Amino acid sequence: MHGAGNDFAIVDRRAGPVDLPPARVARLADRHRGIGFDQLITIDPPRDPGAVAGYAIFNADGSRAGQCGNGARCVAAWLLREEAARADGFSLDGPGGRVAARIEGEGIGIDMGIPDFAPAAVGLSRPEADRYVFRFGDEAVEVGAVSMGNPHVVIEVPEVAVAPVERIGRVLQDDPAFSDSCNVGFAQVLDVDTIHLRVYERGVGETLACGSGACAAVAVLARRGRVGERVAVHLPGGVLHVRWPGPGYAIHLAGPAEFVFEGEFLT
Ligand SMILES: N[C@@H](CCC[C@H](N)C(=O)O)C(=O)O
Repeated sequence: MHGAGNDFAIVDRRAGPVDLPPARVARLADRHRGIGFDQLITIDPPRDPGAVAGYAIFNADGSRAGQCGNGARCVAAWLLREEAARADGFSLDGPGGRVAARIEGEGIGIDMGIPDFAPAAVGLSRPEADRYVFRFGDEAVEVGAVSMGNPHVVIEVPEVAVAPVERIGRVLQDDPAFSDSCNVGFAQVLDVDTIHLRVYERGVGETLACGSGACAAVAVLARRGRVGERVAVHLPGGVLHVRWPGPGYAIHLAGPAEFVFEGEFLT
């Protein structure tokens, strides 16, 4: 499946366990010798009796993640297709707790929880600030940091098409100030309702779209008064829609969730 090009192998484990050690996930993620995906998402029996199903997130390198907005939307579409869930609203049991989902227009919308700007939530060993400066040699990079259930930093850039996404993404991910690395977003504000975004994901590299990254970018920019409550986030693979009334409120993510093929993996 994919959500705006952020692609997934969805493994349904409700009928029985499927062992997914990191080396196996990384082998399956290989785009030449495996299936190829940004994330493998499992659908699991829920721990929460109020939820239709649980899900777990594995990055392409086999590491685990605490949230994946597009993956959760694809799991919701899967459950809706088999009529296991109600189109007007149901809950999923994600790694960080309950996630509300529903059909919205042509796609799927989910509530992504309250953005948490506390450095401890991001795994960042710095005193809390709106902007953190990282210096690499002569270069200084200013970032905002927020947890969407997974760690994100957001850099506002004048022109995202020419932003040094891989170079800066890698150095920030490896910076010892982050206890568990981070996802790195590069955002260009077009107007209060529209941004362009590229995300260098932890455990993956640059993705065509990142749902939690879209929410993180809107949260960081909205807190600075750079964007409004409803923002269209244009990513290389498509458009995601984010709505955030402001601090203390949950942030909402909507967009496409598409089926591509079904099959059986043999390794
Ligand atoms: N593509 C995702 C985020 C996946 C997890 C991330 N790479 C991490 O390690 O935190 C999304 O749509 O949110």
